[in-house]
Amino acid sequence: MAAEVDPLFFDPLGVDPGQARDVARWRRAERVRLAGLREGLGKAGRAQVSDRIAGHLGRVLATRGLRRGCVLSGYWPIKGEPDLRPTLTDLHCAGVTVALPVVETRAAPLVFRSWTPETKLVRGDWKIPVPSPAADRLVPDFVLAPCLGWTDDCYRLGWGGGYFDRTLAGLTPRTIGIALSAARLPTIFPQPHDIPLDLILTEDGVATTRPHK
Ligand SMILES: Nc1nc2c(c(=O)[nH]1)N(C=O)[C@@H](CNc1ccc(C(=O)N[C@@H](CCC(=O)O)C(=O)O)cc1)CN2
Ligand SMILES: Nc1ncnc2c1ncn2[C@@H]1O[C@H](COP(=O)(O)OP(=O)(O)OP(=O)(O)O)[C@@H](O)[C@H]1O
Repeated sequence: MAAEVDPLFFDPLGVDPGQARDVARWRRAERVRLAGLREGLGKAGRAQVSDRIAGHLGRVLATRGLRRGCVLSGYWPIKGEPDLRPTLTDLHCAGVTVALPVVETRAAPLVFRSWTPETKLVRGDWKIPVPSPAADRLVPDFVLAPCLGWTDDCYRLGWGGGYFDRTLAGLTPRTIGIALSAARLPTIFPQPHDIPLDLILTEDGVATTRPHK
């Protein structure tokens, strides 16, 4: 829609359009900087970060009520995001129903589809590997959201599609942001559409949380 035609478009909803435009521009620059920061770690550095996050994740999920039969959405890593695929396999083997997010309609909420280690993935929007439309559609109880940047009040800076915000406007799973410790930002200049996550997990452990809903 309008946001797709012009990435700087922002429905004011009482927000000063000039200010919203400045925020969008600032976020674009921060995305480039933060992606560069992650790139700079190199393959080995990123693998170490992934392992450390994976090391914390099981305990964090268990503490927050994840059990057999729950539906958890992970993500298929792109562009240097922490790779938690081994954890997704472990969770599947432990009886958790694992899903992956899919952009089935641009500028709409994400759809979640079932994933197992046997699932053949197809190339989705932005070339992200996703389960095919034949895979079961699920409603997640837990969502892992990869973050380019994060704040102490649990806001997330993502790739700029607004997909998680649109999705979380209609669903209320427990949400765990997955991020590099060094990607902490003083603020993302929250806009009316931004929805904070429940918790941010980095290679150093739980960085910050919001009170339970
Ligand atoms: N691994 C992974 N999977 C994921 C996400 C993610 O962040 N990581 N997503 C998390 O949401 C969703 C996909 N997110 C997307 C975010 C942006 C664009 C995109 O087209 N970006 C445009 C710029 C958009 C803009 O600035 O308005 C581009 O870069 O050309 C596509 C998909 C679902 N799957
Ligand atoms: N609930 C919503 N309804 C309509 N538009 C939305 C909604 N949430 C976000 N958007 C639009 O999406 C665009 C990008 O939002 P934002 O900068 O927060 O992306 P992001 O959270 O970094 O991206 P992503 O979640 O895809 O990684 C904004 O222009 C915003 O207007």
